[in-house]
Amino acid sequence: MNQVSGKKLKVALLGCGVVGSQVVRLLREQADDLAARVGAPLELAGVAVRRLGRARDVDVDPALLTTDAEALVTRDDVDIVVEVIGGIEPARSLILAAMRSGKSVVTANKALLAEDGATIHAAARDGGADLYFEAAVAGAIPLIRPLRESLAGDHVHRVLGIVNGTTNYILDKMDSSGASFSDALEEAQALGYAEADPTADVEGFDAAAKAAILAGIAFHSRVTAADVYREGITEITAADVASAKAMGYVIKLLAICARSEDGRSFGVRVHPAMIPRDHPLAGVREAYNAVFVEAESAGRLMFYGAGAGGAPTASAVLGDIVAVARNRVSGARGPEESTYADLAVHPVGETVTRYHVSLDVADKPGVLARVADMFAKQDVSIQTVRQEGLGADAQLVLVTHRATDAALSATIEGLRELDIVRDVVSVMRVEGEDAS
Ligand SMILES: NC(=O)c1ccc[n+]([C@@H]2O[C@H](COP(=O)([O-])OP(=O)(O)OC[C@H]3O[C@@H](n4cnc5c(N)ncnc54)[C@H](O)[C@@H]3O)[C@@H](O)[C@H]2O)c1
Ligand SMILES: N[C@@H](CCO)C(=O)O
Ligand code: NA
Repeated sequence: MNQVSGKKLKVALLGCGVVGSQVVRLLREQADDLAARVGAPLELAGVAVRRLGRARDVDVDPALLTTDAEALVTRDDVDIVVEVIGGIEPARSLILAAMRSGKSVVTANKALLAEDGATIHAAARDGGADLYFEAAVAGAIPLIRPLRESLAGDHVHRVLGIVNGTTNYILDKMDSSGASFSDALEEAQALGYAEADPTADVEGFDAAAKAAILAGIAFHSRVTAADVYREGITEITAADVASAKAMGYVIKLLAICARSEDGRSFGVRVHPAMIPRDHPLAGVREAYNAVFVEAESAGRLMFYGAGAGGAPTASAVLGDIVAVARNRVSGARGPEESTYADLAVHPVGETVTRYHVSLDVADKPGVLARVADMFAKQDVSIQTVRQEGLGADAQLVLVTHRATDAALSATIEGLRELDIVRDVVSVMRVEGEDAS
């Protein structure tokens, strides 16, 4: 039996929305187990909310509610501050105030960490405070702690995966039912996956923030959201999905953090990509997330599970609360930010991958040769070509071997200038085959 002999540790919760309300529930329902695991009881010291009288998903003792988050985070009796408000301000100021007063901080805030992680990590170091953020990337899936701790002795080459549940749900619907992007988005909104303003998800901002956080940890370098090349899924049509299907691919929004071949830099990108239907990521359906980590000694690891939702995300938050609480009981500290490698982020033009290119062309002799010539001029090698349709409706669909983004872009520019190419219908990266 563990001893619950330590003095009570007090937790201040900032925000009582989808995630916060589940944190309150779990702290209450699992109080005895948590106390045994930590070695000291955890007690809610207060819950900062925007409005006091609102109906919530969980019953909270009204005496704990406050609209003065600033006073709560600096209260002498508070040991741990949990930030689940989201956004940049006031979350940043509240976290900084908490750290300056020596509190340990747990946050789920990917937007803040990706925009200004440097300030938050520096404050943690200066304040001698713990900063844990497992819930910020891929919700319930343990990914931050494995990267920061379990893989701290290895050399990570690549992190690749699906880190946004809403867009995976939309793309999965488009693939399974042939739905248009807007119909699939409406369904995602009706089910509560996508928010009323779905921009952060569908334009890839949410995934880009997560990619920045993952790359920073994996490559021991500082990465912000601005370093991430980003494309969303709003331009993907039912025809793109059907064309991918016809060639044995499925379209997924991927986050890819990869070292360059010489290991001196790395790229971070978020964009839709085609992957073979027998690739493990192709089987990630609905709003699930899955991430591969490829490391020198460990080889290929796969992390899979619920990347969003109140209870799954609160599970990650609770795990962090237990970790920082244990540290306080034992007088230990969690890992600090690690940016010693200071590698550069290379521009997307240096990315090497394969491409699926769909062209609307005149169906007449010599067209294929002229198109192939344009690829050859930029040293982009073609792997497969097929023609869809005939006459005025003819489309040429090409898949390339590995080439740089810069060479592919130059090829596309050249193709647009050919009189026989009526339209470049779509260009999409192909991942998950060979070493791509
Ligand atoms: N919902 C998810 O599935 C999920 C998954 C992973 C990470 N996250 C992250 O968790 C955080 C919270 O997300 P959520 O889905 O619970 O959002 P939410 O909008 O449901 O909850 C945020 C709550 O904070 C409150 N709030 C806003 N300003 C406040 C202030 N100044 N003081 C006190 N409370 C204030 C809001 O009224 C709201 O109730 C975000 O950073 C989000 O990115 C959410
Ligand atoms: N909106 C995110 C959940 C929070 O990270 C998603 O759809 O995955
Ligand atoms: Na996580």
